[in-house]
Amino acid sequence: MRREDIRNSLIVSCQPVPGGPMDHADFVAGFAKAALKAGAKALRIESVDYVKAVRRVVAAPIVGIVKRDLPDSPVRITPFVADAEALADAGADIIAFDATDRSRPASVEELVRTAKARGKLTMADCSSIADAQRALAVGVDFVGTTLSGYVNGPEPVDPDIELIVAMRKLTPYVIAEGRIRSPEQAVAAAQAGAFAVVVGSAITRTEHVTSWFNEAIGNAYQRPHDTNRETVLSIDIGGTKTMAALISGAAVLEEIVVPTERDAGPDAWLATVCESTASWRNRYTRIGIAVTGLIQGGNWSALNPATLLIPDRYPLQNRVSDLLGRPAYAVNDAQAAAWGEYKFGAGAGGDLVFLTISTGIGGGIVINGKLLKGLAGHFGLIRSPSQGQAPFEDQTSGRWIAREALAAGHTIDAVEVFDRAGNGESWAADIVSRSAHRAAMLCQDIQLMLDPDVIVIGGGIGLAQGYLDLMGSHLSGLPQRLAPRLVTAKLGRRAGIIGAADLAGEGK
Ligand SMILES: CC(=O)N[C@H](C=O)[C@@H](O)[C@H](O)[C@H](O)COP(=O)(O)O
Repeated sequence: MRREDIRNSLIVSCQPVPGGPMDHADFVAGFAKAALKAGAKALRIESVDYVKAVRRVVAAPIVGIVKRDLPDSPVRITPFVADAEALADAGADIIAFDATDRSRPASVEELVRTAKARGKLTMADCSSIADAQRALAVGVDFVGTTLSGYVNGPEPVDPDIELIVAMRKLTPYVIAEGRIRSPEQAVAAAQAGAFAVVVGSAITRTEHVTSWFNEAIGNAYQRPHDTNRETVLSIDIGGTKTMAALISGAAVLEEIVVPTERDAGPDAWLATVCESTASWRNRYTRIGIAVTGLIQGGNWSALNPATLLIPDRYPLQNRVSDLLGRPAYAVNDAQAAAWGEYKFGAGAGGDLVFLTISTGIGGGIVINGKLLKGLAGHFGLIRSPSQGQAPFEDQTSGRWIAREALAAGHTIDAVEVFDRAGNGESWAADIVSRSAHRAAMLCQDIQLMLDPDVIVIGGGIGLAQGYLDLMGSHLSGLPQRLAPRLVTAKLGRRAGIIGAADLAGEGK
């Protein structure tokens, strides 16, 4: 086959849950045939036996892998040269393998050489942009986002669209893979520039898909009033992008994202939202708005003008209500996310504090079923006497991480500092560790102040691989009863709009 054969196509990964009732060659072949019949152009198949079984019944391109759990290496996908050879002989057209920078039995270069010697194409399953760079340098044909979010730390919820964009700058041959669960997410991957899109669990892991539905229904039955919820237009205005969605309960019915034109100001931002949601006009009865900055009495003021410059006490709630003709409710974005997590995400029904560690730092507090408003939860602005006069945010956030990297002589962003730390560069690991240490100390202080049942950690830094574990290790000396219980956020980037919609719906 040629690379062009799979351009702009859907690839279905037919990998049943190992050991589950669907883990049988007949089912794998059945999934494969059904996927092709419905328009998929290629398949991703695990194990030599299953590649043989599928090859017998289809002519379409097969991406072949072998998964192994090795005692002495974290590499699971096609670790050995012999695996690559066997997959090629079984009829795979593309040999995929783990291309992460971890201790491994065979080098990426050896695997590429082996596949090419048998006339096969190759796909590097990467966890980061650095993996892709190295793999391309040794001649792989495709790079995939397959392992993003799986090399350490908690598993994220959403697909890594940013990695697709970053890889696309290196090569057109980027395959989007991992956690793509809806047609909308597949579209986002295609629009980010993916050459082809792989979907696995959402199509072929019956147990997973069933449990998603079951959990959702279980939640709905536990909160019967949610089923009668009205549809709310929810808007999240952030420093770089504005998201608008139609929401019912926790279900996002429609969603659009537009860039926030930083210098245009709030009237222009709202005009854009109005325009881009015009076709939804008759579908909602209320409006929720989550914004970066301070909301007091429906008025919006900047707390950090570096994020967005907002005129002091801009009458956000009234302006939106006048523009769209429905009652509106405005709330700080991290407070909205705290409420979203409390109602539909990582909350377990008790008191909850949400801490988002990202470019900046914010948070929200829910005590006795009530969201605290105004300044409550703006943890990034706290100044600790032990750490000089700078606010906590300026000594911990993504912006701080990038500044520290610059001071160490590296002009890179926080994401790359994490990559470098993961690759064993000690100066980078030290910066990440110092940030995680401060975040851990903040959580300890929060625990002593509010004693929440959980502290939910979100944001690009908070959810970055290994960060939560590092926070945990900085707290490991504490007696159990004093230690904060840290959990990862569940709603991802939608926590704010879901929370704001719920608050608006309740008319709070
Ligand atoms: C991390 C890892 O081992 N990924 C594996 C790679 O082949 C498979 O378990 C995934 O199902 C596949 O990547 C497709 O992803 P998703 O099932 O999320 O659509």
